Amino acid sequence: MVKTVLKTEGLTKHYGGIQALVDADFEVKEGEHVAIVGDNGAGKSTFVRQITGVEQRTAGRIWFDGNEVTFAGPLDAREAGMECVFQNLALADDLDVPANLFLGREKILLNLGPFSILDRRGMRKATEDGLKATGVRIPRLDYAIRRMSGGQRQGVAIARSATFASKMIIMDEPTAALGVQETAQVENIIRTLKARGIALVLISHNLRQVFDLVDRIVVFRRGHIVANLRKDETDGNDIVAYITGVKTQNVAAALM
Ligand SMILES: Nc1ncnc2c1ncn2[C@@H]1O[C@H](COP(=O)(O)OP(=O)(O)OP(=O)(O)O)[C@@H](O)[C@H]1O
Repeated sequence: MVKTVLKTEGLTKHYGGIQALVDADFEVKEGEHVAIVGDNGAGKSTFVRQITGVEQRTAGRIWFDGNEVTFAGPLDAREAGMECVFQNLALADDLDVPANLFLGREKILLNLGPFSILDRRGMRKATEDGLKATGVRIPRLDYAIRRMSGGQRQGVAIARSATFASKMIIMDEPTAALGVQETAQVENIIRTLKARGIALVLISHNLRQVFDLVDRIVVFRRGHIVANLRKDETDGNDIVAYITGVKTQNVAAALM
């Protein structure tokens, strides 16, 4: 039986009187690629912030890799094997590519209390390997991030996640700001993750991309999960109907 890597039950988040996320039951199997789609304000990013520990939930339970979890923050989630690429990339502009890849988990050559010597060679080699494994092409590793294009920056952020994720990656709109070629590069990285058996939760407004890349599509509307469908049992019209709420269907039936 395929193991479940992420599961939520009754996940709920209120901001004051706003019910941004209501009673979300969600599951990702090992190696499975799942898309979350929905209109602006549907609750997609709120959902991601609760499972990665960026915020603390109002109610509900979360299991990751077999354990019930409450991550105190994204670092906690990272340590458990869950990486996240957020809409606003958390890269350090003044640092080069290896320093960004290892931000917060630098390889130490010699630890002298408050002073330590970084293993720059080791980090550079691991960076080269990480980029190669994910198919990300960055012309100069020693360039500061600020000198790179949007696509290259996104490549670094995704390569970082792909290098360290052992179980699952969450990508929130990874190609929203990218051109055609850069989007294709990110999509190729996603395919390498599939081949490596790493589970993915992809938030995207791009239905072409969703149908190209994932196994299953979960639709959020007004804070609720309104559909959960295998890609091969649905189509674009169906998904748009769920997103907009023009068509209603028994969600329980859709979950079968
Ligand atoms: N920190 C917050 N304080 C108050 N309301 C919030 C907060 N964050 C989100 N919301 C509200 O919660 C709802 C869900 O927002 P969320 O950002 O999760 O939607 P989304 O599906 O990710 O949308 P988008 O596609 O635009 O990113 C919206 O009504 C939003 O205004």
